[in-house]
Amino acid sequence: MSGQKKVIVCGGGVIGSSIGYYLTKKGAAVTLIERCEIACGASGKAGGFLAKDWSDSNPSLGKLSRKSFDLHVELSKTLKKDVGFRFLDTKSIVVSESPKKKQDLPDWVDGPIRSQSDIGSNKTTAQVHPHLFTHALVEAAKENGLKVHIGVVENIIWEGQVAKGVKLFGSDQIMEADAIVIAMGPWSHLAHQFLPDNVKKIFPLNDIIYGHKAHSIILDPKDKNKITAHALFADYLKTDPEIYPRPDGTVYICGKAETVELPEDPSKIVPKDEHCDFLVKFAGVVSSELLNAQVKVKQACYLPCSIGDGQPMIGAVPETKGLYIATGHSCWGILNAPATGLLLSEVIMEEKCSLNIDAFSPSRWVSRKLKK
Ligand SMILES: Cc1cc2nc3c(=O)[nH]c(=O)nc-3n(C[C@H](O)[C@H](O)[C@H](O)COP(=O)(O)OP(=O)(O)OC[C@H]3O[C@@H](n4cnc5c(N)ncnc54)[C@H](O)[C@@H]3O)c2cc1C
Repeated sequence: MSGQKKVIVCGGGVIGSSIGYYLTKKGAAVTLIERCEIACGASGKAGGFLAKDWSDSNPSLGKLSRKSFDLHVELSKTLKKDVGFRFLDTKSIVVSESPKKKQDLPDWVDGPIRSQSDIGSNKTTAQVHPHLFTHALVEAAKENGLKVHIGVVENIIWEGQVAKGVKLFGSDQIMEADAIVIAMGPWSHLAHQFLPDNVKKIFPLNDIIYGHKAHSIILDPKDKNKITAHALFADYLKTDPEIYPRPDGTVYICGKAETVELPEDPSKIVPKDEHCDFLVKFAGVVSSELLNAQVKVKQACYLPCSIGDGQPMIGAVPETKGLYIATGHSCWGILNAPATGLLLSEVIMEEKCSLNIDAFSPSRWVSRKLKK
């Protein structure tokens, strides 16, 4: 179709896939370039917990999260593939060595819990399966013409300050575009080298975005029917692991975060055994149903974080035309992906936005002194 806007989205995590999904719905011709495979990073290894109102203390983020939560509910009905969506009750628990007192907890949570409180209801907290969700977005977008290209973005081609295309490693061919989106999660800092020199000077992307490593395990309990739809946020031995039982009967547990160097190649990320073993032990302390569960997966991935206010970066790259970025969603990227995708697609296709996203503008870092 002539006159169709050509957009290249760099990065096939949940953010890039969501952007691709909404752009294709608005009629753009989108190519999604992914280095390894769709959802190979945090987007395939996250918990997938969704909270409608937990960010309300920050008005801008609160509005983004509420919108995104509602979009998740809508997508769970409209996407053709099952994305593991369900509403959950959510509790915080303090796990201790002290003897168990009777607590208002589901039967399977029978370990030494010193205290508990309700922190989310099955109206305001929910979950998706992040890997299934990201793939479902891509599959739906393919029906609207999305093309997925496996390759490594090496550079952006410029005419002055206007982004004109993308060059991939190992190819001389330039992929031309009317707009380009960087959605490379924690690897988005590498896009600093793609910027024109004058932009590099005022917008030090390489120092703004960084990765924070976290571990997770997936357990397969014998008696799946006993595990109810309760998410648990724990306080255990000065750590704060989280437990998310999934609709398929498996139980996802994450925690043990640390700031360590991010390998350039996502396939080179390896979990630390001691951190995964800690999560296995924690599961057995919290629940006798989880004590002898089969450990199906031990894994690690990196949260995409931003320095300063720690909020996402969504919008046009300063002093450029045709280049956009969406990253830095930290521990709420699965939740906030649909709204990020929808709103950025509005900016790119309609030059307007149904929610004010100025608070997430990349320009808030321009010429600022950066402190980690
Ligand atoms: C343990 C853990 C649990 C979490 N739990 C939750 C949760 O319960 N709820 C929630 O909302 N969020 C959660 N998150 C956060 C969420 O997972 C992230 O915010 C989100 O996945 C980030 O998505 P992304 O698309 O920005 O990045 P990523 O998923 O990292 O995707 C970036 C993609 O870019 C690709 N890429 C990199 N470089 C290039 C290149 N040069 N060319 C082409 N492609 C490239 C990578 O291969 C990767 O696929 C969790 C995170 C972790 C680590």
